[in-house]
Amino acid sequence: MYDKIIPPTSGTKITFKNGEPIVPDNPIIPFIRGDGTGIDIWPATQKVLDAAVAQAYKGQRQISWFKVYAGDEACDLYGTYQYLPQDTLTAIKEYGVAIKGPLTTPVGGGIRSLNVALRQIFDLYACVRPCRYYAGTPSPHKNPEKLDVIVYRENTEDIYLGIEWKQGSEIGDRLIKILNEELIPATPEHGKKQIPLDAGIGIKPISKSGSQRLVRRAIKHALQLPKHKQQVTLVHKGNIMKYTEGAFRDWGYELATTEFRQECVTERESWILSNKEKNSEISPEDNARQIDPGYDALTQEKKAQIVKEVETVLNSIWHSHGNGQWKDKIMVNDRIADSIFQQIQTRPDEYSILATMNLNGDYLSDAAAAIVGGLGMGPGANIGDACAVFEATHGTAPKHAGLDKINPGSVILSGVMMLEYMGWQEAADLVKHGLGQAIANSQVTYDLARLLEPPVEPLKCSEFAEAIIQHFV
Ligand SMILES: NC(=O)C1=CN([C@@H]2O[C@H](COP(=O)(O)OP(=O)(O)OC[C@H]3O[C@@H](n4cnc5c(N)ncnc54)[C@H](OP(=O)(O)O)[C@@H]3O)[C@@H](O)[C@H]2O)C=CC1
Ligand SMILES: O=C(O)CCC(=O)C(=O)O
Ligand SMILES: [Mg+2]
Repeated sequence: MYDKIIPPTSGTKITFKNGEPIVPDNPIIPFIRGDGTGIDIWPATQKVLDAAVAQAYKGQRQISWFKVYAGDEACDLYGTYQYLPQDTLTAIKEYGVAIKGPLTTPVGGGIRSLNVALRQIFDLYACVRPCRYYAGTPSPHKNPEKLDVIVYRENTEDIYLGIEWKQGSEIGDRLIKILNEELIPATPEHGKKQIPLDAGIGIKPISKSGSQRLVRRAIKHALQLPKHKQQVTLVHKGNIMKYTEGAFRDWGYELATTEFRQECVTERESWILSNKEKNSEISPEDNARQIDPGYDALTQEKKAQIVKEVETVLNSIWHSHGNGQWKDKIMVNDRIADSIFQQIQTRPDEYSILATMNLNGDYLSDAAAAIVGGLGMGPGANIGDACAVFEATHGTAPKHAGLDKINPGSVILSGVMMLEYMGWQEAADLVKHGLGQAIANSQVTYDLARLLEPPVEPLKCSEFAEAIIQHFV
């Protein structure tokens, strides 16, 4: 079955039923060490996770790690350009749950991202990146503890599908010609627009099915959160990209108000309902005027549309959502992407789950991690219906590689997400507690040490892992 790797002799595999993992007490879990700082981070992570499982379950449970290869390490073992060997894909498919360090992607040319490839190959459509604050972590923000968000990033499509043509390539030039001469002129709304002849071209597909399965997972997650965090914000740039990002928003609302009708209320619905609650005699026109500030300047047609929206909401959900019942539902709202970048800084406590497309989610997860302490504190998971691969938000940080210096916190916390996904909550809690205590005691790596006031002597990557373990109890 495998060419160059051998699975552990003890342990069994995790299986899946209805998208949920069924986890034995001794699961085999493949891991990819990763390029660059992976060499420092992975051993630290493995040590912490093993110690937590040992302490939590006293030998009743343990992970059998299965080393698999990707990136530079894979080329060393399998040969030139063998960045993602079949052995690795077979192992992840077979064992279902894996964890990885970061992998290098060259800019401009060369191989396409191995990280993205893994997400696409295993259809890991939800990239889940929680950003929460651990007390004592230095932050550029005055109240970083107010940020507690989970980025839910669509992980398989958008421009990350990687369908693009280089400037001057034969197919790229043909495509531009067809677009300029046939398809754009045939679309009246595009007027006389033309694509520059010296352009590179990329394709941005956003599908209804892809958008809705991501939003579905985000809403199901919101249902598990404490009441005050039960909110899903659809983040998009739909004012500019109407049929891709705008459609994502519309499909998200459609899903929330059909599949989750009893559980969800949209922000606009909540305004309509609360206007009626404040004044039971309010006319649909006045209600429309209050939810749309520019109402009086609108065309008759647009006004009629909003009045109809008000009437439809009141007729269809007043009985189930009115009289304040909507306050117990999941709030689904939307924000334009550029705005949400300032909102998470100025009004962080107003947000919970941020569901968005691939590129927005990539940017947003680094930005949110910065608020709670930087990329050393940004865990993540790539989740599908029959597989999950856990990995940090950050990359290989090559300048720090091999120095036993980098913060392993993000991969360790990705391991915590993995333990929680497996239902091993006791072990996950030990790690979170240990990490929180280490930070609270200013036992931190260089990235956090330099921001503390006064600065403290940094721990090495491996020493930070030790400190976490010492703080388990
Ligand atoms: N999922 C993945 O595997 C990902 C891979 N990549 C790839 O990684 C490579 C390098 O990307 P780059 O843009 O430099 O981004 P990186 O995230 O690798 O690093 C950028 C900077 O972020 C800080 N940082 C990163 N990781 C940590 C950590 N664990 N602890 C503390 N600080 C950290 C460091 O800042 P400072 O030096 O200021 O301390 C580092 O120089 C690229 O090839 C990229 O494609 C990128 C993102 C994700
Ligand atoms: O794959 C890469 O090299 C970068 C991916 C990335 O930045 C991310 O997934 O956050
Ligand atoms: Mg990124």
